[in-house]
Amino acid sequence: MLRRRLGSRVGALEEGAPVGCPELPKAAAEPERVLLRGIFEIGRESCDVALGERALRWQRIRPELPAGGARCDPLGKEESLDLEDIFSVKLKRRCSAKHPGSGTLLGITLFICLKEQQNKLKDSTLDLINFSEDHCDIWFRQFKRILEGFANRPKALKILLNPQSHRKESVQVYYEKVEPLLKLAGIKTDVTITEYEGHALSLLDECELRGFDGVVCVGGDGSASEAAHALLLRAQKNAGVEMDSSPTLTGAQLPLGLIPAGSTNVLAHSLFGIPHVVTATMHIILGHIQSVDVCTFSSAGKLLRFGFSAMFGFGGRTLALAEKYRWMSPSQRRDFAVIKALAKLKPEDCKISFLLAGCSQDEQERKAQRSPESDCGGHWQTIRGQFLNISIMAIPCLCSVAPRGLAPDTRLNNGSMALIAVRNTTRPEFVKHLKSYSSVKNQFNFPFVETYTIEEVKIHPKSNSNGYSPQEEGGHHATVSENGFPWNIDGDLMEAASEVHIRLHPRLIKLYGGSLEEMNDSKVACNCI
Ligand SMILES: Nc1ncnc2c1ncn2[C@@H]1O[C@H](COP(=O)(O)OP(=O)(O)OP(=O)(O)O)[C@@H](O)[C@H]1O
Repeated sequence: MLRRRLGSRVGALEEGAPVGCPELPKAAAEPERVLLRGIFEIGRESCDVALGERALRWQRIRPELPAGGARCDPLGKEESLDLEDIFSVKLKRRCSAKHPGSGTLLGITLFICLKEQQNKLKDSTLDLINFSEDHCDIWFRQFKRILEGFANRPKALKILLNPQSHRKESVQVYYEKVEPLLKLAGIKTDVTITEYEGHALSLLDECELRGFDGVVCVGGDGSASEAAHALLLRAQKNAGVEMDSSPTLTGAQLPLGLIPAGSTNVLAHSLFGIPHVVTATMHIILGHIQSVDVCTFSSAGKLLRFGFSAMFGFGGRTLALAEKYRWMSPSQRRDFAVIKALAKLKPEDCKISFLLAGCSQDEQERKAQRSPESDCGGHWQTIRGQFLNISIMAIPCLCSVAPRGLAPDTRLNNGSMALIAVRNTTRPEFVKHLKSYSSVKNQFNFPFVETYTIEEVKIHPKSNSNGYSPQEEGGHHATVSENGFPWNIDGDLMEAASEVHIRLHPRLIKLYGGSLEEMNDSKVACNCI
């Protein structure tokens, strides 16, 4: 991937010599075949340019020599651009008002992806100036051939746009920032603006997806999770999988792209390391695909939904409250709901049974000892008691208030989930624990917080008779009834009256996004408490 400053990664290019690959260890470095070689002006300097199979490399030419002729500047550094960072190529012509598109040829423009700080990607251009039509035509066709060779890159996308996300800016975000880049990359699009809650689900259930290479959803976590749920349901239906009985599920056929335009964007943040629209778009254009773990949430043997993370207790109640105050701005609503849920903080009496992931017997025993109420039965363990909050996360759940994630040790596809169980404590201690998410370490270093790495979990709340009151906490919401407990599944409010069974399905869905570099360790202030 190209850094903001081009090149400086390889030594001087010797004329006629094969170009070595600088990134591979010497033994493994195979000489790179040079496909084309020629002279272009780059950044107002005449350069000797070599197009290899993996990279474009160039070096400034010293213009005059006393003995005549020109040669590569021995002091000039070679610069390079990985071919996989090019996403479009066009012939560059002088603007002609009379005959647009047919002005004097100036050269070739490469549209490229630059990598900036903190996993951010940015689009940019590199001009190769040469006035010769024949010369440019040969290079232009070669670049086109190279671009056609990237098999993972999408050629047609189904776009789902939620006009209600966050402050209703997603339509503008898409047409101003995303669509121009997709067009430039030659990607065909078919856009549906969703008209009601659940529209994406019903659309993806029945629409023709042949001819598309991926589905892209522009919105927040609710929209992204709904699209993932819909694609996975469709895959099971197509494969004839019995959802309620089969533990082995089929992966979604098409990759899903996420353009973050919601209030929280935890999924996009976890995927790209940053909830940044152009970064998300560049990952889609370049065809960066990752397989990501997914959970199924079932109750009484019936699938509630597919999802990536969930909260029960404080997290569920806060969302139920936030839904009640939808007329407020997203940040006001979130802060207000947190404060109100804290004011009414109360524990849930629960039994939690879970299957530890790839844990040695020693570790299981150590964990069992730490929690006096646990009992170990094979790999299944059970803990009981009063819990203020229970989180289950298959992805790291990065967000502005938890820059390292609500589950910092979980990866997108490590085949396990984090179970974080917060037992009853005083309100000030609970707040201290919530605030610790904004720091970089010791988030879970509290005697009332237990963390487990698991594959499966059953959460069984005891009777609802004197605990949760739906009237107080958004009971008008269609999904929360008298006897249901509120769950926050990927930012969507769900109701479950009885035990919820959560099972991890490794790498069940493909999402557009690259692998992340080390996260920036800077402290971010928590703005909601
Ligand atoms: N036209 C629409 N009117 C009302 N609701 C819609 C419409 N289109 C989609 N939805 C629903 O809106 C819900 C929430 O949207 P989304 O997650 O995109 O935004 P958000 O709530 O602002 O962001 P976040 O979930 O990140 O906090 C989704 O579950 C989706 O089903």
